[in-house]
Amino acid sequence: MSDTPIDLDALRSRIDDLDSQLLMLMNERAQCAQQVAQVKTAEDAGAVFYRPEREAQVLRRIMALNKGPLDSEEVARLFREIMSACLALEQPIKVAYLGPEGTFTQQATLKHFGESAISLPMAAIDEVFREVEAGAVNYGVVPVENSTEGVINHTLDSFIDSGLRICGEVVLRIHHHLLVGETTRRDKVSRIYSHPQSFAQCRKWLDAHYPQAERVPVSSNAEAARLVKTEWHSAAIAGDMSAKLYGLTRLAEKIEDRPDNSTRFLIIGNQDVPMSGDDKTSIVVAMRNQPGALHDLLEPFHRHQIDMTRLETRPSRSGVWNYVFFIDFKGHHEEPRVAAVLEEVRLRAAEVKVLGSYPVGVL
Ligand SMILES: C=C(O[C@@H]1C=C(C(=O)O)C=C[C@H]1O)C(=O)O
Repeated sequence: MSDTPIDLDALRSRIDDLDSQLLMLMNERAQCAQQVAQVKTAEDAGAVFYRPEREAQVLRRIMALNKGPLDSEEVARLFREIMSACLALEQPIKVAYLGPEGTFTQQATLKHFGESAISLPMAAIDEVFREVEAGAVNYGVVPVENSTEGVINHTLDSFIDSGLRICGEVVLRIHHHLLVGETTRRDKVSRIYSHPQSFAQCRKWLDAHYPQAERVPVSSNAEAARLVKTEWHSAAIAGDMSAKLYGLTRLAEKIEDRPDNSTRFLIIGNQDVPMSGDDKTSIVVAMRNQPGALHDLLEPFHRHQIDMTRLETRPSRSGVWNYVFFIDFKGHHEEPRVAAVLEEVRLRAAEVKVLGSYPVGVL
């Protein structure tokens, strides 16, 4: 500890100075982004201003530069909002997500696009796909897999018939709370509402703490929170956004069985995203039903030492082929090594569709 007394006024005046500089710099940055938009429009009248690969690079660079005391994730979150505001100056981005309001998918949408994006809740996963296909919105956000409960089949199946591309991914830590309203009798909770996925993620906790309570599955966590508001003997399992939206409080917090419980969401759009330097590719492959088909499909990945991050099998809906495989792997389809693997897979498969190459989720 230094002997010199801390001069509060001096510190505050220093903070005021720094804020003035930050303000000036942020506006200077916004002007640069506006100029970038002008260049893009001059090159192509229908240009897309939002560039997922560039945004990922900006955030990764800032995180690598950061020396603290602010946490790197926190710094990235602040820069995420600055970029979101800069982009909105030109053209606020419109994003459809699996609603209703207050769901984890909305939280993922805000985490990925920032608060300046216009986000629109949709009632079902197909509707998110349809809105993007129709051009009513620029992008869509849908959940694709949970670390505890596995894949969301509906999302995978939607890709089979859709021409949309995957433009990004976002991973969200999922914390569930047991929420109650102002009128709830906390010692008399006999019914619990939630989405089936959330019940599954909190099964052990519920068995231990509320073995007698009736578990009522509903269409979303937000819907569960809404129902609880008017029932004195009910509680909901949902996240912070739903709690805030319906003014509920936590009777128990972080009740998910696995502390690392997280959900991965995909950003869907019409864009072919260039390389960011740390990318993933998703493909869907139909194989003929013959012995060794899966081995034939995987062998080129192994030989070219491509890091496969996910493999899912779904029954084919066309009836012509028995299986389709969804494969995620590290790398971008423009990288020679990846292009070589894709070429080999095309020779062995009945059909291959590249769903997209996109930056590995930064935040
Ligand atoms: C400024 C650009 O356009 C948009 C805004 C960005 C930003 O504010 O840094 C980054 C990527 C784009 O979404 C750009 O492409 O560089």
